[in-house]
Amino acid sequence: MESTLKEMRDGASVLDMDPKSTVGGGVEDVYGEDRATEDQLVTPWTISVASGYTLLRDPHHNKGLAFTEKERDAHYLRGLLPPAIISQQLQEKKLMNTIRQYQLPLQKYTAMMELEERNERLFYKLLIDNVEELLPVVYTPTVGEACQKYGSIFKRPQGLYISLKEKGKVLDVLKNWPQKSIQVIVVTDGERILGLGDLGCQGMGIPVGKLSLYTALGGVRPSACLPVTIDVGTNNEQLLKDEFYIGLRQKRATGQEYSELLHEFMTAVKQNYGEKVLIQFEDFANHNAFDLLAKYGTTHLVFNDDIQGTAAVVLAGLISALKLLGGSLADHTFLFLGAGEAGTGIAELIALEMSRRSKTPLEETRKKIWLTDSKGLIVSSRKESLQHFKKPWAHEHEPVKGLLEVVKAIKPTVLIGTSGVGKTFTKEVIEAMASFNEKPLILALSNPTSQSECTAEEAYTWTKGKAIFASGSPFDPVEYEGKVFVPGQSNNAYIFPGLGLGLVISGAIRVHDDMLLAAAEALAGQIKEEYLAKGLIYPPLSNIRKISVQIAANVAAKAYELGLATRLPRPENLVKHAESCMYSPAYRYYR
Ligand SMILES: NC(=O)C1=CN([C@@H]2O[C@H](COP(=O)(O)OP(=O)(O)OC[C@H]3O[C@@H](n4cnc5c(N)ncnc54)[C@H](OP(=O)(O)O)[C@@H]3O)[C@@H](O)[C@H]2O)C=CC1
Ligand SMILES: CC(=O)C(=O)O
Ligand SMILES: [Mg+2]
Repeated sequence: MESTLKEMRDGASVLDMDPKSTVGGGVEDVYGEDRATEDQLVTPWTISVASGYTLLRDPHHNKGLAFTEKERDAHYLRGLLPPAIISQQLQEKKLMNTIRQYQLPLQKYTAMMELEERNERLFYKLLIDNVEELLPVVYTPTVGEACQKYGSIFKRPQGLYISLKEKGKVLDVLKNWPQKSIQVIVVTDGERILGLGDLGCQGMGIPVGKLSLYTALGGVRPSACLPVTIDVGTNNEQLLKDEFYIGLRQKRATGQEYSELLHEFMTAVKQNYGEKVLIQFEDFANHNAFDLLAKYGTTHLVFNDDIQGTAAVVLAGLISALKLLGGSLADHTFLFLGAGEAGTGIAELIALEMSRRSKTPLEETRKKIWLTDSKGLIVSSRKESLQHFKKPWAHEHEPVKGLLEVVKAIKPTVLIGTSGVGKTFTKEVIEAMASFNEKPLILALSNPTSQSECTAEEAYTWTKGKAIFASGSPFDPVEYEGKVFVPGQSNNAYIFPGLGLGLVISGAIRVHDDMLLAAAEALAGQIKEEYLAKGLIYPPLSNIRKISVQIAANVAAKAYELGLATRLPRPENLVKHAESCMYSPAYRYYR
C-alpha cells in the first residue's frame, strides 16, 4: 500500500499502467480513475448540471438577468431573479457605465475581477469590446498596483499556488484544479514583477492578467488556462512584515531547493496535461529565467515571455518603423539601457533577423547592437565578470559610464529602455538622440508607467516632434505644436496570445526561434500607412483578435514546416482554422 501511495504521489504508476495510453492530454481517463486498482487513491470528480441558485453562482454559466423565460423555467431560476430580461449588450453598457464612474484604477481592476468571478462571459465580452480602455485596467499599469496590494484585495484564489510546503505533492496540487483540459499555463515565481521587483506570492496578479489576455486577445478558452504562482518565499522585507501578506513568510529558497521544486512542477505538468500544454514563464528574475528556459526548452513546450515575447513585439515594431526611418535593420545602430531578459532577448532576435536578411554571420550582426547595464556600456574589458547572457554583447570599446556619455559615444539611431528604472531617458539623452537623428526611434519599454524610461510627452517635446515613440505601458496621444502624435504600445501582449493560439491549434511540441520570427513578421504585416502617418509603429489594439489570428496562422505554419506540429493533417487554410478555434464570449442558450 505504502509504495502504491508513494507512486501515486510521484504520479507515475496510474498513467504508466497502460502502455497504449499517451501521456495525459488526449486520453479520456485523464486521472486514471478507471484503471486504478482498489487500493489506489483517486480524485472523486463529479460532473453535474448546475441549476437554480448554484447556476447563478457558477461564473462559467451564469448569465444574470440575460436568462430567458424558458431557461428560468427549465433551470429552477423563477423567483431567484427579478422579472426583467436584459440582453448581454445592455449588461455590457451598464457595467461599462459603472466602471467608468470609478476614479481610481484599482477600483476598476477590482470591479473587473469581481465580474470575472460572477459572470465570466460578460467579463470577456467587456474586455474584448473595450480592449483599449480595459487593457490598462486588467494589465499594465494597474495590474502592477494590484500585485503590490494583492494581500489586501485578495478575496478568492484565481490560480494555483504551489509553495515549498507542497514539495513532493505538486502532482496532487495540480489535480485539485477544477479544470482538466489545460492548454496554456502562465507561471511566475514573483521575483521580478514588471519593474516593481520581488512581490513574492502576490505576483499571482500577473499570470491571472496574462491569461485573461490569452482568452480576450488570443481566443484560448478560459477553462483551458491555468495561472500558477510558485512560492519559494520573498526577499521583500516590506511584504514579510505585512500582516496581510498571503505568501510564505520566509526568504527566497535558492539553489537545489529552488530547482527541485521547479523540476517537480515541470514534470508534474507534463504528466498531468501531456506534451502539448504550453508553459509561459513570466516575470522570473534573470538569474533563473535564462537557465529555466535553456533547461526546459528542449523537453517541454515553453517560452519565456519577457525574453522571447518581448523580442518578437519589438522586432515587429522595428520592421514597421523602417518604413518611416528608411534603410534596413543592418543600417541602424541599436542601444539598450538594460541588459537583462528583455534587453538581451530583443537584441538577440534583432541580430538573428538581421543575419537572416543580410546573410551575415550572427557574430557580425550583433556588433550593430550595444547594451548598457547598471555599470555602464558592456564592453570586452568587462567580459570575464559578465553574466553569461551579456557576454555576446561585450564588443571592443573603451569603458563608458552614464547613459548620456554612452549615447554620445555610440550615436544610436534606436534607443531602447529595458532597465525597469523610470525617468532614465533624461532631457539631455533625448535631445542628444535628436541632435544626430532626423527621426530618433525611442522605445521606453519598462513597466508599469511609473518605471517608463520617459513619457510620450517628453519624447515628443524634447525632440521637437521628431521622435517615433512607443512604450511598454500605454500613454495618451500628445499634441505638440498643433500636431497630434499617437504613441504605440510596445508590449508583448501583441504577441503571446497569438503565438499561444498558433502553438495550441497546431499541437506544437516545442517553441522554435523561427516561430518568434514568424510571429514578429505577422504583426509587422498588420501595420498600414494610415497608422504610420500618425507615428504608430503598431496596429491599434482594437484589431487585436484579427492580428492574433494572423500571428497564430504564421506560427502554426512554421510549426508544420519544422515538423513540430502534431495536429494532423495540417488544415489547408490556417487563418480560417485559427479564427474558427477562437473562444467567443457570446452567451449560449441552455436546454
Ligand atoms: N514592454 C514589454 O513588453 C516588456 C517590458 N519589460 C520591462 O522591462 C523591464 C526590465 O525587465 P527585465 O529585462 O526582465 O529585467 P532584468 O532585471 O532582467 O534586467 C534589467 C536590466 O536593467 C539594468 N539596469 C537596472 N538599473 C539600471 C540603471 N539605472 N541604468 C542602467 N541599467 C540598469 C540591469 O543591470 P544589471 O544587470 O547591472 O543589474 C539589468 O541589466 C521591466 O520594467 C519590465 O517591466 C519586460 C518584458 C516585456
Ligand atoms: C510586459 C511584461 O511582460 C513585463 O513588463 O514584464
Ligand atoms: Mg513580464
